[in-house]
Amino acid sequence: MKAEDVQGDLTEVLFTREEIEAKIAELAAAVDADYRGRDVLLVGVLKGAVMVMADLCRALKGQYPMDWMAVSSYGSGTKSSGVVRILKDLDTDLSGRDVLIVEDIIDSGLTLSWLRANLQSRRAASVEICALLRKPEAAKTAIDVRYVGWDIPNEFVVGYGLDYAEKYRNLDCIATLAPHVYE
Ligand SMILES: O=P(O)(O)OC[C@H]1O[C@H](OP(=O)(O)OP(=O)(O)O)[C@H](O)[C@@H]1O
Ligand SMILES: Nc1nc2[nH]cnc2c(=O)[nH]1
Repeated sequence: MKAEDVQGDLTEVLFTREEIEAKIAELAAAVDADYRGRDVLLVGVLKGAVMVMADLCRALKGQYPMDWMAVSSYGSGTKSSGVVRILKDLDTDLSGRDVLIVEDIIDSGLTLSWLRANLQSRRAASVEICALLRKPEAAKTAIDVRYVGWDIPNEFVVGYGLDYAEKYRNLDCIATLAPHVYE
């Protein structure tokens, strides 16, 4: 789906499909430079990170096994509840493994700070984070993020995996959602 297919619902396209592709290539090059040749497990966070994971892992040059977790703190709205629930756990034993969490967005930071602590408690050798988007003004907790695509303003965004009430995930760009859609 393209922006013109849902034009009235969007305020502004922040990043086009081409800009996202270029940014993913940059992130993949940085990850490869740090990790290539090591046995690193990519952990994708469902559902939002599906597009980032799909494109990032294909842009990487090394072998990177992957696994998935589903966690949720947002319910169906635009505000984090702060309570993180595991909806689907990993199949992989993390003890002694280097782990790279792949995420679409860091907003309050509550999901990732909880998730990193959770994975570290499974005795992973290291747990780093790669997130395509981050909202510095929305941070409720400080997180050390190794790879970030873009810092964005504190507005609700959709597309490229990011949803509002399960809609817009299949939009090929990233855009701000018009307030009339969710107010
Ligand atoms: O930094 P935070 O404020 O915690 O927000 C970030 C989280 O919110 C989104 O997931 P969501 O709970 O909406 O689930 P989804 O990935 O299935 O869309 C996103 O994918 C992150 O996991
Ligand atoms: N779709 C979407 N999900 C989020 N989860 C946390 N922040 C956001 C956001 O801006 N958009």
